[in-house]
Amino acid sequence: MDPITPSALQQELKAWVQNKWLRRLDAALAGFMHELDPQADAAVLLAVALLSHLEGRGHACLPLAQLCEDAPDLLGWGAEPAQRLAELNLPTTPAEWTQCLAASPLVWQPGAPDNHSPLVLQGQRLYLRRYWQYEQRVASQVLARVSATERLDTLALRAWLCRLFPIPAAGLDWQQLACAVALRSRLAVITGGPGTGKTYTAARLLALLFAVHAQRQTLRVALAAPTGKAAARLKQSIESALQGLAEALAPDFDLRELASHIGPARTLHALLGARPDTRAFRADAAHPLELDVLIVDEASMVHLEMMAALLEALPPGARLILLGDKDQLASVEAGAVLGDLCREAERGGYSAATAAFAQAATGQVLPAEYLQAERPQALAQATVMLRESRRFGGPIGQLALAVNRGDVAAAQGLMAQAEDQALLQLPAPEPADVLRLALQGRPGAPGGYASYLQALRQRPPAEAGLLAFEDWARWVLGEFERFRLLCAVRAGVWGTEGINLAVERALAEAGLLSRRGEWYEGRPLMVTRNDPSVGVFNGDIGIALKPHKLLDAQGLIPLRAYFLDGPQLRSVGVSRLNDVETAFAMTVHKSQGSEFEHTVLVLPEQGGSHLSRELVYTGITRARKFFTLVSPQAQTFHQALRQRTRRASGLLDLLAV
Ligand SMILES: Nc1ncnc2c1ncn2[C@@H]1O[C@H](COP(=O)(O)OP(=O)(O)OP(=O)(O)O)[C@@H](O)[C@H]1O
Repeated sequence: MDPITPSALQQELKAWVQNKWLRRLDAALAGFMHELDPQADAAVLLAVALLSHLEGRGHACLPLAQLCEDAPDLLGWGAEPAQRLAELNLPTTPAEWTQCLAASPLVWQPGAPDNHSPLVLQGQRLYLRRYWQYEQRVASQVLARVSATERLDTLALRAWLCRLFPIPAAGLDWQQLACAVALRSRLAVITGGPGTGKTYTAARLLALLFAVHAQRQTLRVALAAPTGKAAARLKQSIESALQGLAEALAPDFDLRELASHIGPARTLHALLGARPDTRAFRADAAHPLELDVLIVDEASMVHLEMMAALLEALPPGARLILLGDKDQLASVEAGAVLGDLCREAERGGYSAATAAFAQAATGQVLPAEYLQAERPQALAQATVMLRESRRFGGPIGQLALAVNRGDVAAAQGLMAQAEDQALLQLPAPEPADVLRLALQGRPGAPGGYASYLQALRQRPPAEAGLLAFEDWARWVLGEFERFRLLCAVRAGVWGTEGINLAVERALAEAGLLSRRGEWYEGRPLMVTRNDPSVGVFNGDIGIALKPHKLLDAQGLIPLRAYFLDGPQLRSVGVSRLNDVETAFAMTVHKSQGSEFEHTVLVLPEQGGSHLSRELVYTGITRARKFFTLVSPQAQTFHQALRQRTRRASGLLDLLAV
C-alpha cells in the first residue's frame, strides 16, 4: 500500500481533531508547514502534528525511537487512534524516520549549515526550534555553572559548618553535605521530599555564603519561586531560620543585619520582569539581574522556557540554588527540568574529588554506594538529595513513599488502618460525599470549609477600623488554607468544574454563602494567568471580600479580591481580574507549592494518561495532617500508581558529561 498523500493526511488530521485526539493547533501547525514547503512529505507533516501534540502534553521533543516502540504510550492514545496512525503506512523505524526528516528543507540537523528551518532533528529527537534552543541554553548554562568549582578553605568551612550544624546527625548528614557541595559551584541543586529540610539547608547555606564572602555587606541575595505563595513561604522560612542562626554566628558578624537587606521574595515572572503580550522578559543576557545569589524554591514547577530565561538572565558570576522535590509533578508547560537535573540524585554519583572535599569540609565519609568511579558527571557533583523527613514521617509520609515506589498494596494497607485518622479512603464514594467533606470534613478530620465560613461571618464592625478589618481578612484567608479539595482533572462531576459548581450550590443552599451572580463575598478564587499590570500571577489564591468602608458612586461596596503573601495582605478590585476561577476545588497541578491541614484528593472515574504516580504523590504531599482519597473506582488509583510520567527531553544526554 502507498503511503498517505499530504492532502489526504490533512483530511485525516482534521478527523483526529474532531475526535479530540489532537488539538486544532496541532493540525494547523502541520498545515502551516505544508504551506512553507508544498513538496513536504506526509510523514514530515505528521511528525509536526505529533510533535505539537506532545508539546501540549509537556514534552520538549518527539522521540522517534519511542514513537516506533510504543506510540500509544508516548502519545497518550487509546487503541483506535493508534490503529489509525499505524494504517497511514509511514516510517516504522527510527532510521526510516530520521532519513525522511533529514531530507526535508523544514528540518535542520545541528552540524549542517543552518538553514533557519523551523524544525531541528538532533539524533533521534525532533524539536520545534524554540524548544531545541531552550534545551541547549539550559544545558550549556548548567554545565558552565557546575564546572567552574571554587577553591575553598576547607578548614575554615568546617569550622563554620560546625557552628551552623551544632547537633551531630544520627547518620550521614546530607544537609551539611549539601551546604558544602553547594558552596563550591555557581549552581547547586538541593532536592528532597516534603519536610526534608530544603529550606532549612538553604538558610544555612546562605549564612555560610555570608560567612565566607570577603565583602559580605555587599552580597546581593534574592529569593524567588514560581508562585507568589511559594515565594512568600520561602521568604518567611529563610527569614526565621536566619534569625535563629544569628546567635551562632555572632560576634563574627551580624546575620540579622545582613538578612534585613534581603528583598522581598518574588515570583520568577516578577523577578525576570514579565511584559504583557510577549514571551521576552526585561532581564536577559544583555540586561542581567543585579544579584549575586538567587535561591529558587519549588523548582519542579519551573518549565524549560522559564529555566532557560532564568539562567540567561543570571550574571555569569552569580550563584543559583535550586530547591525542589524531584518526584513532584512537573509544570503544565513543556519540560521537566528539575526531574532531568535530578535523574541521578538518588544514586549520588560523586567523584573521588567531591568525596575528598566533602570529607575535608564536613568530616563525613561518603559511603561507596554514592560514589561513581567511572566518568562521574559534573552536575552530580553539585546535586544533593536530602533523605530524612522531619515533619512527614507519619502515615502521610509513609503513604507518599509507598506511592512513589508504586506499591499499591502498601498504599492501600496504610489507608485501611482505620485506627489512624490521618489517612482515609472513602469506600465507593458518590459526588455527595465530596460535598459532605467540603461542608463538614470527616470523622477524625472535622471542619471542611466550615472554619473559613465561620470566620467570614465574624467581620468586625466598620468602627473597629482598618487594622481590625485587615486582621479579619488575614484570618479568613488563613482559615481557607486549612482545607482543600484537589482534583486530577478539570471536566466532569469529579473534576474541578463540576465540584466547584456543586460546592457553591451546596454552601448557598445551606445558607453559608449568599451567592448572587459570579462574584459574591467569600468567593475563593484562583488567578489563572499572569497579569503584571494588575499585580496578580497565575496560581495566586484569594478571596473576594467587601473592603473596609469604601462606597462607590451608587453607595455600593464593590468587592475586592484579597491575597495573602506571608503576612502581607494585598487586594485588587474584582472588576480588574480577567482570568480567575472559583477555587473550592483546584487541580493538583495548581496546588503545587501549597499545603493544607486536610487535603482531599479526588480522582476521576476513568483512568487515563493524565493520571500518574507523580500526580497522586503531589496530591498526598499537599496534606499536613489529614489526607482523604476519593477514588470512585478502585482501579483508577491502581492505574495512576502504575503510570510514571517521563517527559521526552534531550537534557539528560546533554548533561551527561
Ligand atoms: N537538621 C534539622 N534539625 C532540626 N530541625 C530541622 C532540621 N531540618 C529541618 N528541620 C525542621 O523541619 C521542618 C521542615 O524543614 P523545611 O521546611 O526546611 O523542609 P522543606 O524540605 O523545605 O519542606 P517543603 O517541601 O514543605 O518546602 C522545619 O520545621 C525545619 O525547621
